[in-house]
Amino acid sequence: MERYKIIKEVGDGTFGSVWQAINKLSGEVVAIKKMKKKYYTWEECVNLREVKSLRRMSHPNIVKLKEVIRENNILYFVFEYMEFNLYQLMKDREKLFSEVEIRNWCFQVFQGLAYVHQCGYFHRDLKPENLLVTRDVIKIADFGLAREISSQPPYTEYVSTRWYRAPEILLQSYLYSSKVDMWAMGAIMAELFTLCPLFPGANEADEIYKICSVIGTPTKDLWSDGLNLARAINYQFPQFPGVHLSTLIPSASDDAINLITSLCSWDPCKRPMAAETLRHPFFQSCYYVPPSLRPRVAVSRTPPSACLVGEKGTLEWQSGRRFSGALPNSKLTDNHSTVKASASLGTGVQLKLDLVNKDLSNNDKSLKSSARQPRYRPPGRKSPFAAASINKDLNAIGAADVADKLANVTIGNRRPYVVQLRHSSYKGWGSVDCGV
Ligand SMILES: Nc1ncnc2c1ncn2[C@@H]1O[C@H](COP(=O)(O)OP(=O)(O)OP(=O)(O)O)[C@@H](O)[C@H]1O
Repeated sequence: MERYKIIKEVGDGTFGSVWQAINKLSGEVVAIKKMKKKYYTWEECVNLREVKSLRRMSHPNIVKLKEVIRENNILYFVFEYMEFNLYQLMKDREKLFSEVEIRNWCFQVFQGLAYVHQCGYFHRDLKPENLLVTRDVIKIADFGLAREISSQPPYTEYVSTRWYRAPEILLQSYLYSSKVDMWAMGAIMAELFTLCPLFPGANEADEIYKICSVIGTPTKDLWSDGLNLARAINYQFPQFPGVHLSTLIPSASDDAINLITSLCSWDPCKRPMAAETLRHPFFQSCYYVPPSLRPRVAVSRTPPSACLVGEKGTLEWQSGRRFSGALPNSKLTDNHSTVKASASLGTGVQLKLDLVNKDLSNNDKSLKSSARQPRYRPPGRKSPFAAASINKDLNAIGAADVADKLANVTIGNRRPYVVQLRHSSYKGWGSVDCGV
């Protein structure tokens, strides 16, 4: 760690505190996440979700994990540095974002998300704090709860921050899918337009109540699985007709409303996949380049390699393991649909930032949001697990804290080790570098 000069703390999450730092040699500014839990062996570290998922992924809209350092049993993740998170940009803001800004951000996030899902993962904790922004670029961060789509349900851990938590998780489904990320994105998109959370539940029961009051009580036709889930836990939905989202999000265009409405569908099957959203009319002004028309670039067939570097030099990590050449899960099965993961899934999108039309200071649809309710953070916003203690009314199963799972440690050496993650570089918009 002596290679870095710590500047200031920039974040404090459930699992770690995040610090801005400078690499003394290169002068590069980085973000260092210092994990709260101690790690006594490398095995525990390399099995962490954040490491396992991020070392496989390289995309311009996913925050890059540069290296992993273990020193004195403390684990540090070194990330590329991003200036803000979306929550910081929204809070205390008086003027609404323009639709152009929102479109550009969302288009990028959906590209990153399509890539994540295509690589066989889902994030499970998308929220404004985990979307990091530097100028016009937005990246998905915090893969601490990411799961492999191929991993076998039941998923018993308690996931995602309440306001962005999909109804199937709230109703304790063990079989949720990557569509939970799509629900979260619907809620985040709406919040970007209004600067207010769409479903600010004070607890889990209130969360479902708020969802019903906005999108209406689910019927058998809308979501029969949901009615079964509710029955199984003896829960009765409050009765609401729902409102048209344009009344709650008056500054959004019809296309934006249409997209948010489909993302916030009760039934996960009815939510679009990330790759599909990129072809939604809302993103019409963003270029889509079909895979067949994209310039062909040599694509690495080996996974991003990683080394453990300690006092004794370099040690191959997972050495000799050739990448199969297939996506981690060439056939991805979620509980509702079977998704064939191929490069043509639709992540082949070229971003065109709408800079031509962009006028950050002039938002023709902007409303001075005087009617805006003061934003508030629910208890435990930081912690996706904290809410478990207050969901008695939903008779929830409680959290299997990830940290607890990692607590099975053995005392190891105290030498500093570094895992350097050499990502194979992203090969242009739309190409997938998961080994395809
Ligand atoms: N690469 C980065 N650049 C700048 N700031 C960052 C970076 N990564 C994280 N942060 C800041 O630190 C905060 C916490 O980071 P992160 O979400 O990774 O921690 P966590 O312990 O997993 O949090 P959570 O409670 O959401 O699970 C983020 O919301 C963000 O503001």
